[in-house]
Amino acid sequence: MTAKKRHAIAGNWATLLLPIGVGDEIEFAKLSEEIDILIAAGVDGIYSNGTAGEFHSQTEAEFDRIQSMLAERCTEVGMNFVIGACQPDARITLERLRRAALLKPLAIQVILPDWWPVTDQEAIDFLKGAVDVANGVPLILYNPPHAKRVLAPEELGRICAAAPGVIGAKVADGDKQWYAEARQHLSELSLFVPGHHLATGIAEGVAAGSFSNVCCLSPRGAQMWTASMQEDIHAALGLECRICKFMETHIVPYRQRLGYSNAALDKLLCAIGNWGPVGTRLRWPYRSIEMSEAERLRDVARIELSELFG
Ligand SMILES: N[C@@H](CC=O)C(=O)O
Repeated sequence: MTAKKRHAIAGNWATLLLPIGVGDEIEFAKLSEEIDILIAAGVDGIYSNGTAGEFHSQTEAEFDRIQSMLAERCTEVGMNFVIGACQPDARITLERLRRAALLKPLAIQVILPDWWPVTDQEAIDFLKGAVDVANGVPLILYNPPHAKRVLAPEELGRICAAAPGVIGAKVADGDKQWYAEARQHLSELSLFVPGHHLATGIAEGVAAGSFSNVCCLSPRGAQMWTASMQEDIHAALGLECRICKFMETHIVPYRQRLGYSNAALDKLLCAIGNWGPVGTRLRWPYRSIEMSEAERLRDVARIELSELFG
């Protein structure tokens, strides 16, 4: 990955998780407290509206209120922030983008239109339109494994070559072959890999950082772990092995065996970490993992991943 990056964005990014009340409402006072805690944790940046931020379950008024709160707090203290203008409908995305750009985030993340899978040309047309509306704010394409169209590195590189305002991508990584293809086709983009693979992504010379599920578990711990990758990548890879084992053993079965969503898993991680007033509840109609499960796993996490809770 020797080519010059389009943008210097990098590091350990914490997602906003929505505190949801018993009546399915967003608890804005708790959200404000959560933002303060993340700022105090000293993460590299805070972002809104990935899957874990439940962008798919917000009215436009709620979207505006969440983004304004994030922008105001981060701007006050000089914390980097990224807004997710993600929405399956391309028109709603453009409207969210237009309003998000006014808040002057470091970047805005978008997904591809998501119901009928887009062709390459449709993806390019969409991204070019999004870049125009973003009015100079750079874009990050969020292309998770559950997207309707999941792009291989070569496809992603070709599509983003046509939209220079896209400066990064948030993707699931893969095997050695995936990393080789990423080095070949994506060297200009800042790539964000899943939190629990960040040390591998850095060791492979591919990842700029992560929009991180490890940060859901422990914002401070994930920040220290990320910093440690510059000092001792071997030790960081050792911790990554244990993080992956923890995820495989204690977290992923909630999705694979019991059918919970990824957002439910991220909120479980946050409740296990117990660092803020978030809880495990998701917005209707999605099912939430019981808080008692988080309570049961708190000691397990602190024993198996003690470095993250030091
Ligand atoms: N995929 C996640 C990563 C955070 O946990 C997201 O929703 O951004």
